[in-house]
Amino acid sequence: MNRPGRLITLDGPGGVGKSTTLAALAAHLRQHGAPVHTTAEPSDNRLGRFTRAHADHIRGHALACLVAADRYHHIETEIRPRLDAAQDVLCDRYLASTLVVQRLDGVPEPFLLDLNADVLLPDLAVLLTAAPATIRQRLTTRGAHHRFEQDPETPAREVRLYEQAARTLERMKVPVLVLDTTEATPSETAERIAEQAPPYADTVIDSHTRPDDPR
Ligand SMILES: Nc1ncnc2c1ncn2[C@@H]1O[C@H](COP(=O)(O)OP(=O)(O)O)[C@@H](O)[C@H]1O
Ligand SMILES: Cc1cn([C@H]2C[C@H](O)[C@@H](COP(=O)(O)OP(=O)(O)O)O2)c(=O)[nH]c1=O
Repeated sequence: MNRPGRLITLDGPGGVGKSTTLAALAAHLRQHGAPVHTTAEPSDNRLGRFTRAHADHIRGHALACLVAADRYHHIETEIRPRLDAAQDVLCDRYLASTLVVQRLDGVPEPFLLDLNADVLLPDLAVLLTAAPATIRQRLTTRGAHHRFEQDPETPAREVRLYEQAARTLERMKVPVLVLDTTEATPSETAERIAEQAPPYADTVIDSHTRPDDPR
């Protein structure tokens, strides 16, 4: 199915700068005339708000299922309608976050891929990274929002897991852009993303394609 809008997702370790960069990217694209809708996961509906509110004590497979259920509902009720209305959708956290955050909770990747097998794949999956010390510094300045941001060892583990997630997404034929933000301002990062974004979504990505899946 062709669709006119582009789904651009931003993922990366907690505190790396996703929300800040997404705001800069939305401003940049709007300045250049693109209709933009910004959103986030967990989404801003009842299921998403429940998931966000309880993610500190619902863990592992149960949290993975909640996040995936919210994602399917988010796609159906918000993302796909906006894409169909020719808007670019910028989403703060999406599939790559699942491939990292749920693994921090000990959930195996094959389970996560099965659970997310039918989600809409992004036209561009941006993975923001930075030196772990820089991420820790940004987190300290901003303050931790949830349990995954409280352990000082987590940024280094997340950086490594996002490198693995990049390879998984590439095997799924998702265009991936990894950007190191250690030395870049949010607006410089936003400009790089805008340069790399596909002109419009003119290719069909088979959302059933799985890494190493011979289908
Ligand atoms: N180069 C940078 N890019 C993005 N954010 C940065 C940068 N330098 C510092 N920050 C700061 O890092 C903090 C965390 O950013 P935030 O967007 O909340 O992260 P996330 O959404 O990834 O958790 C914010 O205080 C932000 O202003
Ligand atoms: C998108 C996503 C979020 N989450 C969880 C992690 C966090 O507990 C919560 C939201 O994280 P986050 O976006 O970092 O929160 P904030 O907007 O306050 O900075 O959702 C997952 O566990 N898996 C996912 O795939």
